[in-house]
Amino acid sequence: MASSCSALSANLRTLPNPSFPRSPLLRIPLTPRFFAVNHGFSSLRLNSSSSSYSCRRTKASMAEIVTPKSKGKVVVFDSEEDLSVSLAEYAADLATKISREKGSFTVVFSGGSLVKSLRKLVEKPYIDSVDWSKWHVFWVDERVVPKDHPDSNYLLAYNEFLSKVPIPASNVYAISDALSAEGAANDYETCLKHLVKTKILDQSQTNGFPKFDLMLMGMGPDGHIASLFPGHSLVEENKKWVAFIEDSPKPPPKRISFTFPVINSSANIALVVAGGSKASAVYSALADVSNSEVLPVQLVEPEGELAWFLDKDAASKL
Ligand SMILES: O=C1O[C@H](COP(=O)(O)O)[C@@H](O)[C@H](O)[C@H]1O
Repeated sequence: MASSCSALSANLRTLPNPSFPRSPLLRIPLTPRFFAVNHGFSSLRLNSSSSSYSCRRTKASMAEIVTPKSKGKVVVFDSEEDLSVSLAEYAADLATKISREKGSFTVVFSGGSLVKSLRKLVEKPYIDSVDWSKWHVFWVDERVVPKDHPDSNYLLAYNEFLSKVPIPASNVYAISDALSAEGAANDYETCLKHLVKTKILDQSQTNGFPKFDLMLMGMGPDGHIASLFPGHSLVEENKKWVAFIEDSPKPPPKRISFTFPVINSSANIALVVAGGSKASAVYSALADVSNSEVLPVQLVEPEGELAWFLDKDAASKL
């Protein structure tokens, strides 16, 4: 198909073997709302006098928090470095399992800090063990700028990820930078429809929206995900697969975004959030409090599984 979302080049380069520094004991206060469960720890101690628990890591320091079911599995890491180690393992395992089952793996990237948190996935052992030929890569949102512009989500993913792994260029479905916002959104939707027809993309049996195997997403400090911002009408869009926005509160103003029905049809979503500036939005999303404004991140409820990867600063208000 002559869609502009078709193939963009990815060159094949590998990185040197990384070394993972050990991180110290993790301590997180316990609140009545949340409690920790043992999840791969070499030890877990409950300390009743200080109302806190501590745990030592096996691979990375982490604590799992139990929340109401729809909010997914929440794991808190001692550092963003530990988070990135675990995120790589999660994505590689899922990709391997799904590639074996279906012969392909459809994965969606956001822009922003998420992309840097994927850095361990393009290092050993995954650079060698993952079958990259099975990957089909998409974007949950894009800014209406040329592909070589510093604001381009494609450029970020290319520099940090795609240029380092042997994903076939024909499996990289970038959003067009040659069209208006509206034109690029329509073009990407046409591209996704074609890929559903040709069975590269699954379709939700429930609602007919495309069903991606994995969406890897960040969240902004205001609780936005993709280019779906608090209070913006795009959050309500329930017919289109891909929509456009020309008044984004975060620059640049013109963007293209998957809509919530597409996001929530996913088989798996990983929400990856690090840093204290995002602690309030994380609290709104995961604590059982009712606030007047529902943040976009609170509307993430996939058909499949939701996994939160938080560092301890992002989880500091829980
Ligand atoms: O503008 C955007 O922001 C969000 C969050 O970015 P972060 O740097 O705060 O993690 C990102 O997920 C989205 O793709 C991007 O277009």
